[in-house]
Amino acid sequence: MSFRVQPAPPARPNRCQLFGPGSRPAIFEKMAASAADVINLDLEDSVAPDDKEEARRNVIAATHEIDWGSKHLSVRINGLDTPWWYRDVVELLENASERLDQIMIPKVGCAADVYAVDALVSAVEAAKGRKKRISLEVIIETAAGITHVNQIAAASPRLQAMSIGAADFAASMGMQTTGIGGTQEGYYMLGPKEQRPRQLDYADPWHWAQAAIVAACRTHGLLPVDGPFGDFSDTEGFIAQARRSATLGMVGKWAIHPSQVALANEVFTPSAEAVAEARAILAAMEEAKASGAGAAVYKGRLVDLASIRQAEVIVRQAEMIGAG
Ligand SMILES: CC(=O)SCCNC(=O)CCNC(=O)[C@H](O)C(C)(C)COP(=O)(O)OP(=O)(O)OC[C@H]1O[C@@H](n2cnc3c(N)ncnc32)[C@H](O)[C@@H]1OP(=O)(O)O
Ligand SMILES: O=CC(=O)O
Ligand SMILES: [Mg+2]
Repeated sequence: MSFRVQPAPPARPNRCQLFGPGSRPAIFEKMAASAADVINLDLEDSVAPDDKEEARRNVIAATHEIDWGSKHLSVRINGLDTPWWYRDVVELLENASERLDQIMIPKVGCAADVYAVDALVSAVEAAKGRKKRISLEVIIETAAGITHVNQIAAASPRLQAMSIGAADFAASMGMQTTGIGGTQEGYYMLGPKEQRPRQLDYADPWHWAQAAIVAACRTHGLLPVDGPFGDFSDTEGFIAQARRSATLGMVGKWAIHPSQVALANEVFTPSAEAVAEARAILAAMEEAKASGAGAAVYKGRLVDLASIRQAEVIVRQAEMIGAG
């Protein structure tokens, strides 16, 4: 353990980030009425090049006209390798209402990408006298992004969250797949050569990058988030992917279709049983401490001071969401 205390991430629910193209304003009210904690209005890859400017105008209007309730309202700007991103930032911050909370930067490849957006955001905020300090979130979805993930996580005090973007990540890494997240048919282990029939087990090709993102986020006090799962007809596949992410330490997952919102909320809300178990472990440790012991037996297994920290993760999550 370092003498440096690990910073806490922002204390707000981030179980589901619902995306919608900025060029499709007809769904904005539906997004606002959804149960997602975070809304991502998109100016990037779900918007065709010819629609970029109109999408920007739609999104700005939506910050004024739609009641987003208590949702965290984020807009995904275009990547820094495009001609659109600077006007996305400038026009948003000059014209969007104070309801705008956050800007999402896609395809971040190095800390300087975040610095550049931070500098522009800071200048426009000051020039326009905006009261709310806009926060940033980034997508790790390139080989460069995952290589520099730790520096990116430390790049700006405005940063609150980091997502993995499975589609662009796969493309950038040269992965042989067109699937967006989830099980990939080519990524499997076989049982030993002698085994008949040989057992086939699918492995998770996103796992290593997710683990790197979780570690970078936890080091720097950000929220690690699992990105899109493209096959929205595969409910079981979505849940399995989300459960793996939650088990790894991620706090939420994107929804690219409204049917995925309830699934993400369910997986990333600690169950009543998990909260009860965590509280029971805390109680068992209180008893152990009162009798001078640092370790105890709970339901036939070891619990010690580290178990308190583990149980507190679940209780804190539940309390923040109002589920415990
Ligand atoms: C790789 C990446 O970058 S992912 C992030 C960027 N991608 C996106 O933002 C895409 C977001 N999703 C979408 O655009 C759409 O959901 C699509 C294109 C996938 C499917 O759209 P549709 O064909 O309209 O879906 P479908 O017919 O199943 O919609 C059912 C209902 O949900 C509504 N709906 C569709 N998408 C959304 C959404 N994102 N948010 C809220 N409501 C939505 C529809 O308007 C429809 O409403 P209705 O029942 O009142 O008519
Ligand atoms: O932007 C998201 C992705 O998967 O790519
Ligand atoms: Mg992408």
